[in-house]
Amino acid sequence: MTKTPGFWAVIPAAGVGSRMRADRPKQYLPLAGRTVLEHTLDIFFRHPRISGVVLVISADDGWFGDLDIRTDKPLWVVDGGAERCHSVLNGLKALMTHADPRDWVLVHDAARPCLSDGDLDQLLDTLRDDPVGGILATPVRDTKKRAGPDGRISATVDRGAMWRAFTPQMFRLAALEAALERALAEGFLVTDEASAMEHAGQAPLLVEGSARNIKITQPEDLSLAEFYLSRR
Ligand SMILES: Nc1ccn([C@@H]2O[C@H](COP(=O)(O)OP(=O)(O)OP(=O)(O)O)[C@@H](O)[C@H]2O)c(=O)n1
Ligand SMILES: C[C@](O)(CO)[C@H](O)COP(=O)(O)O
Repeated sequence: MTKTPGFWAVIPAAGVGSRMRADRPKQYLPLAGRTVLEHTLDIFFRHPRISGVVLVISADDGWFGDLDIRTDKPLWVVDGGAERCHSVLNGLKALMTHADPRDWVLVHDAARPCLSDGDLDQLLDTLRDDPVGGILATPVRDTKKRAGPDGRISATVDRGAMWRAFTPQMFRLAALEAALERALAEGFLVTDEASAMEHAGQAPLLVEGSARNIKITQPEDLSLAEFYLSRR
């Protein structure tokens, strides 16, 4: 009998949030009565198709212990690394000791608390039989300009096939771990998991999701996230 694959979440939450210019890492900032991280974790703790969670936090994180984290799912907490890609690889390596290599892993930024259940289901349903995996994304809707060294427009970029990559990014666990390990070994500090799979010669699928799945990066993003969560 074919084993039903698990769907595991890896949540990179080991950043310092420098662009946020806050008094703490942005994943620990207050949002809609909780913290950013608690909202993001709850998405996966509550979702019936998610098997468990690997949370990646800074080795000198001084904030996680104060959170009210409750789940009946497996939750493993591991140390992050210098860059997001290193943190993700640490999470994947930890998951490899618990899950089947053929299981699916969904890597989702702690800084994206507005992911909807509908988008998560759309990703799971679209990719569950896909030979490669893929990512939530949304088409670019603004005209894109390339900046010259003088700060003036040097070109207008055709936006016809341009998409904004979001997370979760969903791939088979062993395949992603190997691709990310290889990309880093070859000096590619990839900014997302799809880049590592592309570097390995794969073509991940783009799964259209809501533009509300924002990454909290700059101060104004927090009030936008508050608005989106209030209208879930
Ligand atoms: N070494 C790192 C860097 C980032 N992240 C995580 O990756 C996600 C997306 O990264 P980003 O938005 O760049 O977060 P920061 O690196 O914290 O932000 P900044 O670049 O402004 O410092 C965040 O949830 C962040 O916590 C991580 O786990 N480990
Ligand atoms: C993974 C990601 O959120 C996809 O858009 C993005 O690449 C993260 O970039 P960051 O510079 O680490 O925020």
